[in-house]
Amino acid sequence: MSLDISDLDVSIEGIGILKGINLLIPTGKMAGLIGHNGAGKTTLIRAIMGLLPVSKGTISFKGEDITRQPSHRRANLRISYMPEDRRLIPELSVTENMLMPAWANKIRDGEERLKWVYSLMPEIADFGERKALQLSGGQQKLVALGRALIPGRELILLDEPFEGVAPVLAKRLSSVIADLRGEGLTVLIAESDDTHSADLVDSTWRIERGAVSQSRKGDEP
Ligand SMILES: Nc1ncnc2c1ncn2[C@@H]1O[C@H](COP(=O)(O)OP(=O)(O)OP(=O)(O)O)[C@@H](O)[C@H]1O
Repeated sequence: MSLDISDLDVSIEGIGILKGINLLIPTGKMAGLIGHNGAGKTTLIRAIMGLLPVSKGTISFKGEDITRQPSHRRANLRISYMPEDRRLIPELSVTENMLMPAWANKIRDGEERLKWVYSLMPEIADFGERKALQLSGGQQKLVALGRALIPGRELILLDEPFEGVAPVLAKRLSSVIADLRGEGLTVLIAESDDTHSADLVDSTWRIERGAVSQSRKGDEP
């Protein structure tokens, strides 16, 4: 298994948020993580990224226990995430924003990887020189996805990638994510419902009040 989460508990400021989470995503597969606002999706993604401490349980990636490894180790393991709020630097150009994780993590072939991302999403290359603040919210989501793909060559965690995106761009995002299937990437897509991810994913996991269960096709949302 690629991503293997076992009996995971996470607390924030002493309050238990995630309880006994078990979740498995095989290498090269896509999984949906579906839950209402406040269910714990972002908390789980942040825990996998090493941005929140784990109080119990383990997170393994490709057989390596990463539960207590520092967050920068995730970049070495080629794990990355796309935050819900995009977090682009408004004053920097799109290209500079895209290359930021390569600079921060000393990724040597960042420029090459950027070319690959631009071939996947040529529309970003078209506005590469523009400042991030000049883009629409949906365009910024595309850039945030592209930026996550620079270090994220093995596993990417997408936190509500379609949230607040106009239908045409949501469709485009969805087709870019579908194209990742051929790249051998393992992908987790968090959403409040499975409108956009249902056709993309190999498995669906429901999260409710910090607890996760696997749902089979046809289960009620
Ligand atoms: N910094 C924090 N301090 C206290 N409680 C927090 C903090 N961050 C999250 N929580 C709580 O943890 C729970 C899970 O939040 P989380 O953001 O993971 O949910 P979510 O499923 O991603 O929803 P959303 O889409 O609204 O972000 C919520 O009850 C939230 O109030």
